[in-house]
Amino acid sequence: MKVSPSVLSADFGNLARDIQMINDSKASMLHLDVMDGVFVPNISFGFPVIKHIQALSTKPLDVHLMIVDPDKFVTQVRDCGAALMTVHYEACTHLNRVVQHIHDAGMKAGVALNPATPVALLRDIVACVDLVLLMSVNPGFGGQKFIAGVLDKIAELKQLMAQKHAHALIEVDGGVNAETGKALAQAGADMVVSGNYLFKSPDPQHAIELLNDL
Ligand SMILES: O=C(CO)[C@@H](O)[C@H](O)COP(=O)(O)O
Repeated sequence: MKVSPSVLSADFGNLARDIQMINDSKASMLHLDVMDGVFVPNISFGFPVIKHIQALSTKPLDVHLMIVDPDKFVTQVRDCGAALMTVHYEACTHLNRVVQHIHDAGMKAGVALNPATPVALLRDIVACVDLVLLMSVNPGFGGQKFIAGVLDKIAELKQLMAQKHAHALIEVDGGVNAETGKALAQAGADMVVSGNYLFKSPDPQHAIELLNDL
């Protein structure tokens, strides 16, 4: 299982220390949640902070935009050195165009679904993206309870991907710990985002390793 630790749960007063800890861990990517206070009821951090993190990180950046109109920011996300830019299905009027712009900018493209958004809506985009991010909490905050309905959504997504000959990675985000991570691994998730469980652990690198070994 690939692991993408969520910086939202890091200690912002000791960010360099926490990024170094992730550099020295078995994490595959570094997950960065950008929030606008409109699409989600919270505001996190923006591009200057991501640039600073990019300078410190040896892991590829997995940037998750929880904002309306993400198309406006493709160039800025690219200029932050992101490897993967994920936008919400619910936030894009012209999703196919946004995905094209992300690819034209040289990044991998991901599409995210909120817990109440059905997988079937991805029918005409799933073959065009590199990753599908299934939210297992309502986005906006770390430390929320895992919504187990995502397990059925993984099965539906796998079926849809087979029909469409799609090869996107399946990433799940929200409330992921050793127990929910195990259920996600059994359901067929390829990558998990984890925040509170990892950063509040007495040994975050070991916690990353536990998820990685699932
Ligand atoms: O996108 C989000 C929350 O909106 C997540 O990336 C969280 O940051 C994950 O944190 P935990 O639920 O694992 O604490």
